[in-house]
Amino acid sequence: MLRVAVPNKGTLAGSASDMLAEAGYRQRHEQRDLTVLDTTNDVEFFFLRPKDIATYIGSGELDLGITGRDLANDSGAPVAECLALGFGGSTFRYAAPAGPNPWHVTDLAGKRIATSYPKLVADDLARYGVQAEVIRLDGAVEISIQLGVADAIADVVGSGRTLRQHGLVAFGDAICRSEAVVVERHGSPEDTAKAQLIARLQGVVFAQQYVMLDYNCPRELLDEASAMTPGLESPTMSPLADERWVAVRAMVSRKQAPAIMDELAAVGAKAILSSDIRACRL
Ligand SMILES: Nc1ncnc2c1ncn2[C@@H]1O[C@H](COP(=O)(O)OP(=O)(O)OP(=O)(O)O)[C@@H](O)[C@H]1O
Ligand SMILES: O=P(O)(O)OC[C@H]1O[C@H](OP(=O)(O)OP(=O)(O)O)[C@H](O)[C@@H]1O
Ligand SMILES: [Mg+2]
Repeated sequence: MLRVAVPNKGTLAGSASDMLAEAGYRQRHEQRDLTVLDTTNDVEFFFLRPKDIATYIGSGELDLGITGRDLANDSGAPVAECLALGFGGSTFRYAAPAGPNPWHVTDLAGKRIATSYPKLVADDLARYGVQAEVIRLDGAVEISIQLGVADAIADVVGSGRTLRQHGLVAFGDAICRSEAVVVERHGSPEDTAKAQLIARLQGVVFAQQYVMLDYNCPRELLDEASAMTPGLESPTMSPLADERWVAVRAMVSRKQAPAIMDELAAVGAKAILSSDIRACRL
């Protein structure tokens, strides 16, 4: 039976479970449940702290885990990414109090840097050859400077709201660009059960990045319109009862869909519909 780790709380937990459910796997109904047995798919899910997941995968106790790339890198556990899931996007950055002179990474020499990700920070400082004291905190790192335990921080930045709220400004290159990822133990052998779960999740990730466009097109405009919607192989075309018209169907990128719909309408396509795709295999 395949054993899979899923975040039990925090930013990644809801989306990770939703994605597994969309891929056809049984998920927990009670927030407190720590395991779920999916007998139909022969998978057991373990709901663990996101920070601990790479450790379980690296030790070989569990086969696959969903965690953040930043958390996996910080753990130092021997894990490899199998798939990026497209949610939980963040950057991991240095930040310091806003002031007249912008900070540079080299200004951190001899300073105290508070963080919940000490290995990411130590590795990055070593790359710059900067010696500084890393203060490990569990969370709410942005407040540590005003409380006097640090001079600068390194933390996860999503919208940037928390930094602004605390009068902090990010500086230096991003230490890590993160999102939710599926990890396996580094060098673990190929396995059909693992490959199937990854293929199913890949199908959901892909489906979320695309929409299905349907529209009716005057026959003489088909070349022009279908060039805007080439689809993956080529668009599906079906004749309508009125032979002057053809129904066209193609997948397009979700981000580009509104602009493509505008262009189709402008060239004379009618009844242009966009619909969600739940999952796919390509
Ligand atoms: N505001 C955010 N926006 C986007 N991603 C985030 C944000 N906060 C955290 N993450 C991502 O979520 C993952 C884990 O963060 P999370 O906050 O859920 O764990 P935690 O800090 O260990 O738990 P908790 O905050 O519940 O103590 C990391 O990969 C991180 O990059
Ligand atoms: O850029 P923003 O969108 O404001 O998000 C960033 C904040 O979100 C996370 O905190 P979380 O809620 O996980 O609390 P924690 O610091 O206690 O982990 C992260 O550690 C930052 O503090
Ligand atoms: Mg957090």
